[in-house]
Amino acid sequence: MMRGPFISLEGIDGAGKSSHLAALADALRAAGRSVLLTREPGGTPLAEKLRQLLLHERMDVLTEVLLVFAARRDHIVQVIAPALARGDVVLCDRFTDASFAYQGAGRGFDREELSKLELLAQTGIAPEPDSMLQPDLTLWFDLPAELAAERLAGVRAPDRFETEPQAFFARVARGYAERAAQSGGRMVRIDAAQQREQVAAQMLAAVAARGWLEGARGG
Ligand SMILES: Nc1ncnc2c1ncn2[C@@H]1O[C@H](COP(=O)(O)OP(=O)(O)OP(=O)(O)O)[C@@H](O)[C@H]1O
Ligand SMILES: Cc1cn([C@H]2C[C@H](O)[C@@H](COP(=O)(O)O)O2)c(=O)[nH]c1=O
Repeated sequence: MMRGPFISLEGIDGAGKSSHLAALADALRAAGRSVLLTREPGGTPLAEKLRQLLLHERMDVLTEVLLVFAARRDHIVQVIAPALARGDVVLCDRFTDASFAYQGAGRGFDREELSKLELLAQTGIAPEPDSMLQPDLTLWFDLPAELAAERLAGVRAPDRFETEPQAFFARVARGYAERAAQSGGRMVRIDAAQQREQVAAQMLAAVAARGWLEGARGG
């Protein structure tokens, strides 16, 4: 069986990823595909425990980096790789681009060290142990930090990341832009400042362009 497509959604907090995930899953299911919806940090019992620590406990940046990649490794081994091997579409709310944007650009953690951890955590996985697992497509919801702050104001109690100042999110947004420029077309920019309907249309167009919304039943 052919490996399923791996799609991640990225962007600063409040960019609108979660608002559009369900519609994308519905569109893929309507095309006859099995869809696994998951998120990072999280997606397994162990990684969800690490998520709670990451979102609510104070820690230094190296500890944060190590926990993010530990959660990711468990998530890949337990959930993502088996789903892809079954031929499912994996829709993941954040993946490694978030580590480069938040820990790298946001907190100033060394990008070369992040690249080493990326290689370590994302290789050695059957059926292709020698290649590094990466999303096939990343939908990058690009929104200026001030607009994201306006959208999030009063919506929910902020977690440890969401209490960071706007300057932090401006750095994170630039980190995503840099990562996108180096992604060789894997990351597709979605103008998240537009109205919901237009954001959804951009997202579906990017997925349709890969042929993943064409009927999968009986194909
Ligand atoms: N295009 C849009 N226009 C206006 N408001 C929007 C738009 N998209 C989402 N919102 C609103 O912005 C807020 C943040 O959206 P959402 O929770 O989807 O962002 P997110 O990227 O998933 O954030 P986080 O990563 O922090 O969970 C929500 O209140 C949502 O209803
Ligand atoms: C994967 C990943 C996530 N983060 C941060 C980014 C967000 O602030 C939180 C997750 O919260 P969300 O409501 O699910 O968006 O975690 C990070 O800093 N590094 C990462 O690799």
